[in-house]
Amino acid sequence: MEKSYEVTIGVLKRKLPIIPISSTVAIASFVLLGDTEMASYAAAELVKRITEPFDEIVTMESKGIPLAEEISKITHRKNYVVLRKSVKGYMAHPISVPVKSITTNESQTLVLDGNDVLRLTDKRILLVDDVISTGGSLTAAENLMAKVDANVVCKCAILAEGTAATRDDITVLGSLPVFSI
Ligand SMILES: O=P(O)(O)OC[C@H]1O[C@H](OP(=O)(O)OP(=O)(O)O)[C@H](O)[C@@H]1O
Ligand SMILES: Nc1ncnc2[nH]cnc12
Repeated sequence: MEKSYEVTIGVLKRKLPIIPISSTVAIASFVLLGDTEMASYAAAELVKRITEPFDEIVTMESKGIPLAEEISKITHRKNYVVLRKSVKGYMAHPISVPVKSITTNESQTLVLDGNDVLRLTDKRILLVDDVISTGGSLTAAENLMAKVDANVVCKCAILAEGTAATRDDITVLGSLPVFSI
């Protein structure tokens, strides 16, 4: 098997290392953290494609954060909400749901700080992540939004991976294969 995979996202190209994540499956590892150029370019391209009006931006720890930050700046928002992967002592009445992504063997938790609930209830939500693969992370975020009566109007990511590439309910800029070992 090749050791890397070149992905094209608009005018940008990235050479991604192919990393086994189980005995049978490998992914082309796309790490947005630290890639300022990609985060700002992808945010601008996604904003052009998002037609639904939204009130609040919500993302998931951790690799969705730089993208949400850029989308927030471009759309002149003062803030956005980050769903965390653990309960922190500074949270008030945290609300948790289970989450499992393609990169993680065990189930984790996705947590909404109770301090953020009032900002989300009855609002139109844009959900932001870097990659959507099995959809486990996105579904967990949607479950959290449902728990606080927030209305998800748009779901976006830079890349759809594997079977997510055929989804018609997400806005993305490109796709990634999943590799069989
Ligand atoms: O559609 P899924 O199968 O859920 O995969 C997508 C998720 O996987 C990655 O997060 P990861 O769990 O690796 O956590 P990280 O962002 O903290 O590295 C990515 O940032 C998405 O949130
Ligand atoms: N290809 C990928 N690279 C990094 N994180 C991911 N999460 C899901 N797919 C991923």
